[in-house]
Amino acid sequence: MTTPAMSLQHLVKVFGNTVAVGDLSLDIPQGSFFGMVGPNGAGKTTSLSMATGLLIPDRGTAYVDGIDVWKNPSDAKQILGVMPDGMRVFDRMSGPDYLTYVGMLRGLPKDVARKRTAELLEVLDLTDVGKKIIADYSAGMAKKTALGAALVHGPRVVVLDEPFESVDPVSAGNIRQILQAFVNNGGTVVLSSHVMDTVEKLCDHVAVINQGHVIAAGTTAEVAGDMTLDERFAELVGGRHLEGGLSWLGN
Ligand SMILES: Nc1ncnc2c1ncn2[C@@H]1O[C@H](COP(=O)(O)OP(=O)(O)OP(=O)(O)O)[C@@H](O)[C@H]1O
Repeated sequence: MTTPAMSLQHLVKVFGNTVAVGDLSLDIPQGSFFGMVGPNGAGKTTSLSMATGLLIPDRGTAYVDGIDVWKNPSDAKQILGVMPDGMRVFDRMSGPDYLTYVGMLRGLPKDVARKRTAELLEVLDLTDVGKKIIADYSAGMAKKTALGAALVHGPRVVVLDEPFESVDPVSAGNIRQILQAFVNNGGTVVLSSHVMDTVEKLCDHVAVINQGHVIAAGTTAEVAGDMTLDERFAELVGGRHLEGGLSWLGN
């Protein structure tokens, strides 16, 4: 059997009294376009943070291409491109400087990092940002910059937390195309999203997370079965509460 692009084994994270992730195991096949879906607070961000070296697990292990993320973080980070939820650092830099800087941090020569930055800004429709610092970008511009930073060093596995949130439809289309091309070239994409329609159209594999556990995983067709993914998701996690409620709304 080929080594999974990413393997999460018995991950656990507890915050105070909250078990954010409880014994979560998941294999993500090489070359897959993998969607992680789950209701708010299900543990997606916490799992992906532990999987990518951003948050220390209380227990369990994460492997990327067979490399232990926590034992060999620098090797794992060469393979991984990560777009975390929210822009956490370096927002006093301009987007172009930031992308070049991240490329160099990941070992690219300056001229290569600059060339890739220019190409990424072009496809992400960010060529006219000038010297404006990232802190002054719109949410969508910052998200696209973060995506560029995840891709600039040419990773084999890209992990994206909510890549389409706050992004305009044209940019979302560009991002989808970039990610699809990446997968067509043999890369693996792991993304979390609340937009079931997007996940169903884009992802060939999906995992449904609820209360810190994987409750269904497989190909998107297997998980959805004879329903739409949205219907299957509602069946698995419940949570449609409107019947008879909020009758005052709009009256
Ligand atoms: N730093 C933290 N401190 C305390 N509790 C946290 C922290 N991070 C996450 N949690 C809790 O862990 C649980 C899982 O949160 P997480 O952000 O992983 O969920 P999620 O599936 O990504 O949710 P969403 O879809 O709303 O982004 C939630 O109950 C959340 O309140």
